[in-house]
Amino acid sequence: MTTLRVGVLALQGDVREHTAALQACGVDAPAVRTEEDLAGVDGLVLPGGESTVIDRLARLEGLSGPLRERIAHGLPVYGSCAGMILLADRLLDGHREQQTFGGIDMTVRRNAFGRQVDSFETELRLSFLPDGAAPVTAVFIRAPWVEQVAPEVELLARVPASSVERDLGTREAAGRIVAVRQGNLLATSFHPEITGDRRVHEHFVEMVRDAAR
Ligand SMILES: NC(=O)CC[C@H](N)C(=O)O
Repeated sequence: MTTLRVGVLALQGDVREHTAALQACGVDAPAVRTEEDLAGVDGLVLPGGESTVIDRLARLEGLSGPLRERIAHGLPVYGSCAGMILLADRLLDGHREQQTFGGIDMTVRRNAFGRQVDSFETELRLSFLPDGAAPVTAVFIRAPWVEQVAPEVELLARVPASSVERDLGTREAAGRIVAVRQGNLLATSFHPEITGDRRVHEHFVEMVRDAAR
């Protein structure tokens, strides 16, 4: 059996953390910077960072078009935070000329939690984890939230109201959607790559494995 190749888009952002998380899941995790790199992977992670910068560099490198095409042909992609923004078909509070790769039929609000707090963490239940599994510690850093989704989009997690009172001090964030899946595309507002909990990456690697069968 050949080892799966799950690349990390390595233009800007926390590439190293995602690479380490993927390697811990037992896959090859090559850096993807060019169209040629992209052609060699079975799946791709879009890291957290700054979505405006990643968008601009991807367009400069001529990667945006080929990436959109592979997404349309079913490439499994996981985006965390800035990566979630890049997977959104529609963006609110984007920078003037900002574009996304798209693929998930959703509207994402950039820096949505930013008015209340720049970053926070909370315990989240993710619907793909087995019943009774421990919650995931979700770290949000100038994070987006999902404001609207098409019926095809599966909701995987919302911000629990209890954590809002405790950690955020505002009710505006309660119930906000922060993890979704549509087909082979997975997105989270938070950063599982920095907690040492591999369950989100393991789930994505399983998605890549299923798609490669
Ligand atoms: N931690 C992050 O990835 C932050 C995302 C950032 N606010 C953006 O707009 O891209």
